[in-house]
Amino acid sequence: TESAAIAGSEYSADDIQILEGLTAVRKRPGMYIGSTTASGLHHLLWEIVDNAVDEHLAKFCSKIDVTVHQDNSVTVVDNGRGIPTSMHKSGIPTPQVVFTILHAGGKFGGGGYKKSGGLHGVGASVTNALSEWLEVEIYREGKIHKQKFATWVDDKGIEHVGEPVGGLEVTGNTNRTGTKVTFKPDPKVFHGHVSMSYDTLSERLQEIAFLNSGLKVNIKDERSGKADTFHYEG
Ligand SMILES: Cc1cc(C)cc(-c2cc(NC(=O)[C@H]3COCCO3)[nH]n2)c1
Repeated sequence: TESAAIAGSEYSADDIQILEGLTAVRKRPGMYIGSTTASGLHHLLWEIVDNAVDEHLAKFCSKIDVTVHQDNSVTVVDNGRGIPTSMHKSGIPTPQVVFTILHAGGKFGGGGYKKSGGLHGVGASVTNALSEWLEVEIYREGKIHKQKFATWVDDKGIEHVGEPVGGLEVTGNTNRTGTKVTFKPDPKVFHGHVSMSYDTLSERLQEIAFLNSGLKVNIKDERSGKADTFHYEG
C-alpha cells in the first residue's frame, strides 16, 4: 500500500511536492488559485505581480508595468535586480526552478489555496502550469537572458505541463536590470474564459500602488487602448 511504500523512507512534504510537480496543479487548479472562474484567472497575474512587489519591498524595484495583449496574454515587467540567472544547486537554472518547481505555499508545505493575496511570491510555477506558454526575460549583469515554458500533449497523449522549451539563453546585452514575464492563460483550464477584465486589473493595481507608496504601477490594455498610471508619493 502507499503507506507501506512511504513507511521507513524519509518522505518530507517537500519531496512529495516536487514529486507531484505541476501536473497536480492542472488536475486540481482550485487548490492553487481558488477557482477556474474569472477570479482564478486574475490570480494567475497576482502571483506574478506579487513577486515584483516583493522586489519593491526589498527596495530594489520602483516600477511595475502590466500589459494585456490582443491574444489575452499578459506581460509584467519590473525594474528590480532580475531573477538570479545562476545554476541552482540542483543543476537547473534558477529561473527554471522558479517557474517549474511547486514551492511550499503554506506552513505545512503545499498549504493549499490561500484566500489572502495568493501564495506570497511562490506562485509563479502555478501561473506557468495553468498557462499555454510562459516566457521570462531577465536583464541582469549587462545581459538579456530568456527562457520559454509550454504546456502540450504529445503524440502518446502525455500532457507536458509548464516544461521548459530549451534552456536559459543569453539573447543580447542591456544596461538595465529587471524581470519581464509574459504568459497566456490556458483556455482548457478556464473553460474558454481567458479575457482579463481591465476594471478588475486597474482597481487591484491601484490598491497595490496605494499600499506600496513610492511604487509606480502602469497598466496598458492593447485590446482597448485603455491605460492608467498609479503612483502614490513615497
Ligand atoms: C515579474 C516578476 C516575476 C517573477 C516570478 C519574479 C520577479 C522578480 C524576482 C526578483 N528578484 C529576485 O528574484 C532576486 C534578485 O536577486 C536576489 C534575490 O531576489 N525581482 N523580480 C518578477
